[in-house]
Amino acid sequence: SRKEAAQRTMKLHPMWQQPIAVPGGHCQSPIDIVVRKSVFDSALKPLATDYDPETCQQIWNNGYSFLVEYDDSADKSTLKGGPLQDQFRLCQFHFHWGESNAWGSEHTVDRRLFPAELHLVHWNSDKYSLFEEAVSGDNGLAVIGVFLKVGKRHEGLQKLVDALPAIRHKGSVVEFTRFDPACLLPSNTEDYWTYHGSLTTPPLTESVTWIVMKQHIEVSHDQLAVFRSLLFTSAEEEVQKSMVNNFRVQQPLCGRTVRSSFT
Ligand SMILES: CCCSc1c(F)c(F)c(S(=O)(=O)NC)c(F)c1F
Ligand SMILES: [Zn+2]
Repeated sequence: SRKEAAQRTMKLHPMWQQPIAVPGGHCQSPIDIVVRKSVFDSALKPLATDYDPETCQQIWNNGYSFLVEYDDSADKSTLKGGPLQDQFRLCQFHFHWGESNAWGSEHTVDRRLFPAELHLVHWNSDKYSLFEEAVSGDNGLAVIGVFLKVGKRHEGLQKLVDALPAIRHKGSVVEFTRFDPACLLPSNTEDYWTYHGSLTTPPLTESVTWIVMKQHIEVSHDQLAVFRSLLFTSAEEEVQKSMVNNFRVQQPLCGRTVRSSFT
């Protein structure tokens, strides 16, 4: 019921330390993807990403995660295809991770947890003129989720890992250029699940077409350890808190259908 949904969302979450009142949303994220309940849709196309590394601008610690931000003032780094009818512009990507390799992802597949999850955030530039408008608009955002597994070192990720010590504290930002986010996508961009959901951090708006890739990418234990060396807190705060477990608790499906692009 709406009351139960509101109560579920009102409980304290380690990451936000205060109750978050969300209008009893019925399309909240993240969720557990139950593979046998997903519905194959043959109309779902492969993802068509066209990212320009020259639009990469900066990397910063926003106190929830670290964001790599792109210049989205023109259609230079775009996402089309997949479940999408419109063209979407890449505005940033970030990650969610745990304090241990046993958990950290926001979505799960048949309850399987991954140590981390990458989110590439895009907004609908056919319908809106600014990210800020699209965040709370209908069909406003498209987020690609990619699971991370601990294994071999990810060569493309290392440039980003090397920049993290410079943004240890909340609010710090450094220039970060010429990074091609396509290197973080799995080789198979045909197989994914898609459903209608929300941001997993405030404002939790239900404007997101989620595209969760079936194939994960591999990063090394040491690369993930550098993620955990970041801090939730700013340099001025007395008590420093490690930036770990920055994922939201899973939300009820409320009758939504998760579609798959593969059988
Ligand atoms: C107004 C939000 C600032 S940008 C942002 C973000 F920082 C973030 F963390 C997530 S998320 O919900 O955590 N992951 C999909 C988003 F969706 C975002 F759009
Ligand atoms: Zn995210």
